[in-house]
Amino acid sequence: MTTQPSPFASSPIVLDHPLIRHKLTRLRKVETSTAGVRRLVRELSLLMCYEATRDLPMETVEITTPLETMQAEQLAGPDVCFISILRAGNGLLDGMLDLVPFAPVGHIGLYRDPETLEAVEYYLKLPSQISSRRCVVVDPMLATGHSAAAALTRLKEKGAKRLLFVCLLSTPEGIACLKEHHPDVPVITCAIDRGLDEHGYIRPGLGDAGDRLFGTK
Ligand SMILES: O=P(O)(O)OC[C@H]1O[C@H](OP(=O)(O)OP(=O)(O)O)[C@H](O)[C@@H]1O
Ligand SMILES: O=c1cc[nH]c(=O)[nH]1
Ligand SMILES: [Mg+2]
Repeated sequence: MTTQPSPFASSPIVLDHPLIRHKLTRLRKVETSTAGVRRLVRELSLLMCYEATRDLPMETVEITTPLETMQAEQLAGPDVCFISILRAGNGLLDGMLDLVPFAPVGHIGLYRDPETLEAVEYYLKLPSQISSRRCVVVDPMLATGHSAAAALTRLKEKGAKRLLFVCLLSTPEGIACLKEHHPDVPVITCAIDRGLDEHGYIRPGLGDAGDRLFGTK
């Protein structure tokens, strides 16, 4: 089994590929329908998964092509799992599972108290052996950072050691929060927006990710 040196830096990795920037622009638009939001978030999650799995360990196996036998590479076992922060995190899961269909999935249910903006946990179900897996934590939004920080704290309490946080939109405040509380956890994001408004919404943002994905409100 071979492991590449980790490409993840201590500051957030901003995915600025033209396809990501284009799809993010369409996602942000207020007129994009629920169906459109779902499709765009799924497409973006495929592109984000490509980056989030960049350093997964590989192994060499012998295979036979139609012409000869060769030594070829494959992923070295179920090293990775995904953790979705409910609800909106589930919007990112489908694309990730298309690319890594064998990965176990954990869920942590968190909502933001609208007054305090603190994260309130209401559900937790994790795969076995999270202490030996790379845990890719997914949530479209890193706003104050309270939800992501609470999720990462809980996962560490449960034994997770190798964590990565993947989001669509982030803010300087959210990134600072994760840097303070979880400096060991790399962050992958598609954009760092201007900041937060008085209700804790990301500006310019894309609105409430859960409501836009699930057609609520
Ligand atoms: O960084 P924070 O300030 O904590 O905000 C980000 C959180 O807010 C949203 O969830 P929300 O609380 O709206 O729950 P939902 O997914 O059920 O809509 C989002 O999906 C994050 O989990
Ligand atoms: O802008 C924001 C902030 C937190 N959660 C969202 O869904 N959107
Ligand atoms: Mg919400």
